[in-house]
Amino acid sequence: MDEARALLRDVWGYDGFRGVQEDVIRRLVVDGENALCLMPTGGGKSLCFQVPALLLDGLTLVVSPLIALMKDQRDALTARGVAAASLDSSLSVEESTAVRQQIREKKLKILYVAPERLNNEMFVSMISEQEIALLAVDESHCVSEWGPSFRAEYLKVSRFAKEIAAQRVLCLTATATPSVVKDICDPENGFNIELEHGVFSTGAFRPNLSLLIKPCLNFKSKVALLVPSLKGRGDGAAIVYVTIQKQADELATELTETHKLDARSYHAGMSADKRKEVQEWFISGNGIVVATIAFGMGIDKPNIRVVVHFQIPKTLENYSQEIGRAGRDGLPSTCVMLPSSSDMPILESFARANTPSKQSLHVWLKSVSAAPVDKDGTISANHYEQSNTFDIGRNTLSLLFTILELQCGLLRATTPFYQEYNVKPLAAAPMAFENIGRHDTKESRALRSGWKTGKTWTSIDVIAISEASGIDRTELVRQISRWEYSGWCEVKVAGVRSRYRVLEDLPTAEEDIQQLAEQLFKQLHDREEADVARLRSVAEFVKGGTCYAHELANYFGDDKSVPGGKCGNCSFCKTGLAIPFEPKYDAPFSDKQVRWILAVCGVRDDPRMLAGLAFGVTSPRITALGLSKHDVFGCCATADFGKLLERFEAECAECGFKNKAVLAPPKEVKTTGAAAKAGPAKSGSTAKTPAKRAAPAKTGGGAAKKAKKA
Ligand SMILES: Nc1ncnc2c1ncn2[C@@H]1O[C@H](COP(=O)(O)OP(=O)(O)OP(=O)(O)O)[C@@H](O)[C@H]1O
Repeated sequence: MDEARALLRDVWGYDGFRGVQEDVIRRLVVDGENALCLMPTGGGKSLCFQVPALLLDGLTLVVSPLIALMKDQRDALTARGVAAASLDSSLSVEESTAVRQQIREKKLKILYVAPERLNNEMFVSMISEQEIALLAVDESHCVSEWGPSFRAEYLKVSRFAKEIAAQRVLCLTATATPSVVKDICDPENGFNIELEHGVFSTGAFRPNLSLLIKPCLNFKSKVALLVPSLKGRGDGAAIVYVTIQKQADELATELTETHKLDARSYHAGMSADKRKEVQEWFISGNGIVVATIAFGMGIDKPNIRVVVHFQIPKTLENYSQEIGRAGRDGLPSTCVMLPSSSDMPILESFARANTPSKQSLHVWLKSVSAAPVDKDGTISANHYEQSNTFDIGRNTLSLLFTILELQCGLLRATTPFYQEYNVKPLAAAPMAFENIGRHDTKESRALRSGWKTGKTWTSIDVIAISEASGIDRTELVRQISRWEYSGWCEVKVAGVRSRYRVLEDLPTAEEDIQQLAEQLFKQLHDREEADVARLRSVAEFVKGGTCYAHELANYFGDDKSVPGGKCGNCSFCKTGLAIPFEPKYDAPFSDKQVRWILAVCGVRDDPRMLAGLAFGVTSPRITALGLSKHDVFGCCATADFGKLLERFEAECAECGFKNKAVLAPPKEVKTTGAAAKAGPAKSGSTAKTPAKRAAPAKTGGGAAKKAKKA
């Protein structure tokens, strides 16, 4: 530990360890045991693996979910003279070759990778030959299947730890409830961490944050409360979290133009360059960012004075993580939540969007079972295409393949590959294609005979050419790489295909497929209900009746860190008043609305899709039919989803689950024509478009509109 302290001083320039840093490092380095480190955002988790990495012989591998985060940490370490690198998709071929060389020559101390990298066979075999002194798993709560931030790829990290014989493991997280801690520490499916001696927590309470919750009726009243909070923030920055991208843009404009505040928006719909620009602007100044939850992870800014939740957050885990970005310098900071009951439907629709219908699951499974097995014993799938074909979201597809892998033992993910290669002769090598022409191997000939020349780029479908020529796909790809290395052409890849080694025959009998589909559906449905329950528990939290800081710490299993259970700083401690917050989850929907939906959409083979359409749940099929922009989308947003489902099941059964001829509606419903005839009675309203006139009143108020924009 003396060496650890010396390193802390010499490499980082810090006088002493913070919180549980020292205990965690001792556990790893002195005891040689696994550990879990629970520290709030900004608590100083990174040092818990960075210091041991320098003390231990061998390589420390860090699994981290975000490329930007990896890069920041890697750059900060190399600036301090630490041999650190990352392997991620943003590196060029030369850069990643150089990193692999450093690994083989044992020149690196710390390597950052994303969990998806662990599916890459070449990477796994290279790492298996190294001495892995420590495997650090950042954001390790993603491993818990019942946690709100679950990521399918994380489930494989613990298996990987065993396979590469990592000498010790450190899991890190800022937000884990007691049940998530149990999942992380599980000896079988988790990381085998002793609950009694291996878990280190600094407590979830941040005394410098004052949690204020003020219910609002509408957008206008939210802005009226928001503006003074932002204006009064003093010498520091602010983040305003909103649920949907469009609102981030609109609110940032309103704050700038109407209220003369220095605000910019940030969300995943913006280009990577634009996002980088906004992030750098935020870090270097004291501005306001209006953002979706895409913003904030890994931002190490000490003086964020105000964090606002313009809508109710979707989980208490999100809330805790997002408010945790305020006051990292320990100075008093304010966290304001402006909930209104109309915030709820859209969040529930997000939770419902991850479960496909049973029918979708069934046909997807059938296609996986029927997929042709390559010579090397693998099947492959383009998740993007499958998502559209089978109406299953891409995250859900990843989860389904992971269940087939980890729970059913049928498949094992292996190195993905690209289906399409695009080559362009390099300007510096004008004779490029002549060179390629002269490069006469059987692979070259096959590629030349099958490629499709375009104006600038020539596209090569390696799967089609492999099938036509009988030459192995990997040999064809190797040939393209040789052209690239010779400097003759630039290469761009597209159409990533996930690849799975078939371990056991997939079910082919109808009843076996049916049974597996039912099992998968149940699992996804249970997750959905858990997500909805979590959302409703945020609504319960909002109502208050006790100290908010205590209640939040309690949720994370820490009932001691708020002295006397009263922080003295939150809106409940200050007023002693509970909040009358009663969102509606079971508003009635009318026959007219149901008939309207059925008139607009001819789908009858999928009641869940129709219920989703009524509730405002997006899906690839709804988008493809142009329905997510239609007025029916979300017209029953405050109804009970289960009751909608029951109703549409009955409607579909009546039609024998056979689709009507009209599957896609026109973008605007005309008042003449089938849809309008079957639709609700026209009112004499002065609405501008026929579509508006045809629409019955929405039970969801503004929520459906918002959902459309999500
Ligand atoms: N012992 C220490 N002494 C002084 N500063 C420290 C110490 N440990 C960490 N820090 C600083 O605290 C800040 C937060 O640390 P770090 O980024 O590791 O937190 P984190 O827990 O990983 O946060 P996040 O959850 O946001 O990733 C950094 O600027 C770091 O350099």
